[in-house]
This record gives sequence, structure tokens and C-alpha cells, in this order.
Amino acid sequence: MKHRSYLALEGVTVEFPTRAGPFCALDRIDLSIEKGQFVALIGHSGCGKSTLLNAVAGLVRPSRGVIFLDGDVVDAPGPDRAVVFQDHSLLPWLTVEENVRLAVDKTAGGKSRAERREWVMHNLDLVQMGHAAAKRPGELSGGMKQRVGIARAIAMNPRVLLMDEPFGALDALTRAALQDVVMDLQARLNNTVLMITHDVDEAVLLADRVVMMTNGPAARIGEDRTVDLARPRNRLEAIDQPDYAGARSAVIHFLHERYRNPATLAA
Ligand SMILES: Nc1ncnc2c1ncn2[C@@H]1O[C@H](COP(=O)(O)OP(=O)(O)OP(=O)(O)O)[C@@H](O)[C@H]1O
Repeated sequence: MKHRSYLALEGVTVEFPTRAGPFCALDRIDLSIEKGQFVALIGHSGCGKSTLLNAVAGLVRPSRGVIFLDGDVVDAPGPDRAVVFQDHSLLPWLTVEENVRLAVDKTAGGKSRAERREWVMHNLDLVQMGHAAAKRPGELSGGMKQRVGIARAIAMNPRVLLMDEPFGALDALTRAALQDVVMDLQARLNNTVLMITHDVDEAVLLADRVVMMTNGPAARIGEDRTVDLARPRNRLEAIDQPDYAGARSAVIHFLHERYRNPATLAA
């Protein structure tokens, strides 16, 4: 029998109906991700990254092709696929603890009240937000809100963690701090992660593989570059390793030579 990866997209095509007829966003995407792998998805604006991630989330149905997660066909959203969006999407009237608790209640069948509370606090501690458990989102900075969003996602013990430009709205230093949090979590938890980013350094620093998408319409996977850096990773050690520079260069050549930004070509 054919070996199928933990997360497998097989011939996934997504067409959106538009007034001008069907618009093909993704064209026969094949992508295999092993359990515990961290994959960064990079490509120019509008190429179809969110469409791909939303298909894995079950929010977009492939027009053709199939997505398997741990042997099951993905055909609807589910708590086994937690999504962290650029906009934290916390409920403003609930405290930090209650926001995470809401997600835990959906997924922690069998746990007692005390165990759930402990699990919520454990996950907040993992992102160094235990101290803010009683605060409401309005009292937090953007970076703190994203930390809570990440805690909420990992507290669901998802089979795959999906992140759609989670740090896109943050300033550079806050973003770096959040990247450090994600590196630390990956070393501890070894989650299977699919993350969209526009940032080449972020992709190389965080991911085991950088999957590069061609420009749309009908986007495909252009290159798939393994990043051979040991975990746990540390920003300062990573940037001095040879494969950091090699992977970075491969991604930059792809984005700025092989598939240049369509917006700049038109300019
Ligand atoms: N519901 C929809 N109906 C019609 N077209 C859509 C729909 N959703 C996305 N598209 C189109 O599909 C293409 C891919 O969009 P998508 O949002 O996946 O790109 P992206 O790479 O995530 O972009 P960005 O980096 O700017 O967020 C775009 O041309 C977009 O206009």
C-alpha cells in the first residue's frame, strides 16, 4: 500500500466561482508533511497561500483532489486543526484565561474542571502569559494578544497547527520575540505546523521546510527547500550556520528572480 504522509494534499485544485467564470487559485497541489514537521509557505501576495491553508482548515473545499490528515479525509473544519490568524480573534468580553478555556472546553472531554484550569494555565505559561490570565484582550499589546492566540491554539492539542501570517501586524522586535516563542514551543512540543509568512528570515529560522509557491492564478508549488538546522534553535546560533544562508539565498532567488512579484512587474 502507498505510504501516505501525516498531512497529504493530493492533486488539490481550488476554483472560485466568479462573475467572469471559474477562477483557478490552486492547480493540482501535491504536498506531503510528516508528523512533527514545521513547514513555512511563502509566495507573493495573492498567489494562494491562504486558500491552501484554508483548504487544510476545512474552510475551503477543493474543487478536485483530496486532503488527508492522519488517514482521515478533511472535508470540514474541526478542532483537530487549530488556526492562528494575523488578527488574534480573541473575544473582547472574556479574560485571557476564559478565551483559552473556551477552546479547551471544546477539546478536553474527560478532563475535570480543575484539570482544565491547570491545562489552560500550563499553555499560557508556555507563551509566558500566565501573569495576564485575568486581563481582557483590550488591556494587552498586539504581541501579547498573539501569544494568547497561540496558547489557545496549542491548548486544543491539534493534529496540525495552522498559522496564517501570525506576526504580520507586529513591529520587528515584537515579531522576533514571538518567533523565539514559536521556536521554543517547537522544541518542546514538536507540533506539525503549516505557517504562512512573507518574511524570508522568519521562514528559514522557524521551518524544517520552506515551500515556495508560484504566482497565481493556478498557483503550484515551485520549490520545496529543506532547512537543515538542528533543534532547539536559537536565532544567533542559527544565522551563523551554513544552511541558514543557503536556504535564505534559495528562497530569495525564487521570489525575486524565478517568480518576481507580479505587482512590481506591472509597475
Ligand atoms: N472567495 C473567493 N472568490 C474569488 N476569488 C478568491 C476568493 N478567495 C481568494 N480568491 C482569489 O484567489 C487568489 C489567492 O488568494 P489568497 O488569499 O489565497 O492569496 P494569498 O497568497 O494568501 O495572498 P496574501 O499574501 O495577499 O494574503 C487571489 O487571486 C484571490 O483574489
